[in-house]
Amino acid sequence: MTEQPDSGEAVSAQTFLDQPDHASGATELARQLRRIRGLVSGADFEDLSAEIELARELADRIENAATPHPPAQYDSWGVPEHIASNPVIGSRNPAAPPLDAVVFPDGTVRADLTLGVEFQGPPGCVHGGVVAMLFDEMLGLANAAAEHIGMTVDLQVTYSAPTPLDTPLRFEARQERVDGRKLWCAGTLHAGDTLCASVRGMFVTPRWMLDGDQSKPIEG
Ligand SMILES: CCCCCCCCCCCCCCCC(=O)SCCNC(=O)CCNC(=O)[C@H](O)C(C)(C)COP(=O)(O)OP(=O)(O)OC[C@H]1O[C@@H](n2cnc3c(N)ncnc32)[C@H](O)[C@@H]1OP(=O)(O)O
Repeated sequence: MTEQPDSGEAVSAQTFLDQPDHASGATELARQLRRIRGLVSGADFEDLSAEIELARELADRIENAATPHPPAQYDSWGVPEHIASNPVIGSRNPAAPPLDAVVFPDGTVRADLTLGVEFQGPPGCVHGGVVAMLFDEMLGLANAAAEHIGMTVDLQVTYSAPTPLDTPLRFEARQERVDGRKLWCAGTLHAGDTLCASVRGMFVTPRWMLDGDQSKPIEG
C-alpha cells in the first residue's frame, strides 16, 4: 500500500500487475543482469577478460537450459509471460528499468523509480526516447486500470525540463476520456517538484480485440 502525497489526504493504492518471482529463478537472474547492465555502461575497468569468459559460459548455459517461447505464442494481453517480457515493466526482462506501478481508487496509476546511466541521453539526463517509452507504458497501464485497453495511435510528449539520472522520479497517468473504441490518456513526469515532461496519448481498441474477452482477470 502507498499513500498519494499530493492529494492532501491519505489515499491507499494497490500494487498493479503484481509479478511474483518466477519459480525458475528467472526474476532474480534478471535482477542480477540489471546490476551488470548498469556497471558495464557506467564504470571503468582495467581488464575484464576473465569476466567475459564467465559471462560467455553463463550465456551458453542459459541458452542450453532454455525453451524459448516466441512472442507469437503469447496468447493474450496480461498473461504472466506477456507482462514478464515487457521492456518497461517486465520483471524477467533485464532491459526493463523495471517500472513498478500502483493504482489509486480514482484510476490514477503511479510509478516511482530512479534511472541509472544506462538510460542516459544528454549528459546526466534521461534519454527522451526512454521517457516517451515509459510514458507510453504508463498510459497503457492507465487504460488497463480502467479496464478499457487499446493500442497507441498518437503519443505527444512535451519535455519541459531535463529529467535527471540517479534521482527519484514520479510518473503518473490516467485515462481521461473514452468514445467508443477511442481512448484518451494523459500523464506527467516529475523529479521532486519539477515537471520534467508531460504526455497526451490516444489509443484505439482494435476491432479484433472487441471480439475477445477484455474483462478477464489480469494474471501475473
Ligand atoms: C484489461 C485487460 C488486461 C490488460 C493487461 C495490460 C498489460 C500491460 C499493459 C501493456 C501496455 C502496452 C502499452 C504500449 C502500447 C503499444 O506499444 S501499442 C504499439 C504501437 N501502436 C501500434 O502498433 C498501433 C498501430 N495501429 C493499428 O494497428 C491500427 O491503427 C489500430 C490501432 C488497430 C486501429 O485500427 P482499426 O481498428 O482499423 O481502427 P480505425 O478504423 O482505423 O480507427 C478507429 C478510429 O480511430 C481513429 N484513429 C485511428 N488512428 C488515429 C490516429 N493516429 N490519430 C487520430 N485518430 C485515429 C480513426 O480515425 C477512427 O475514427 P472514427 O472514424 O471511428 O471516428
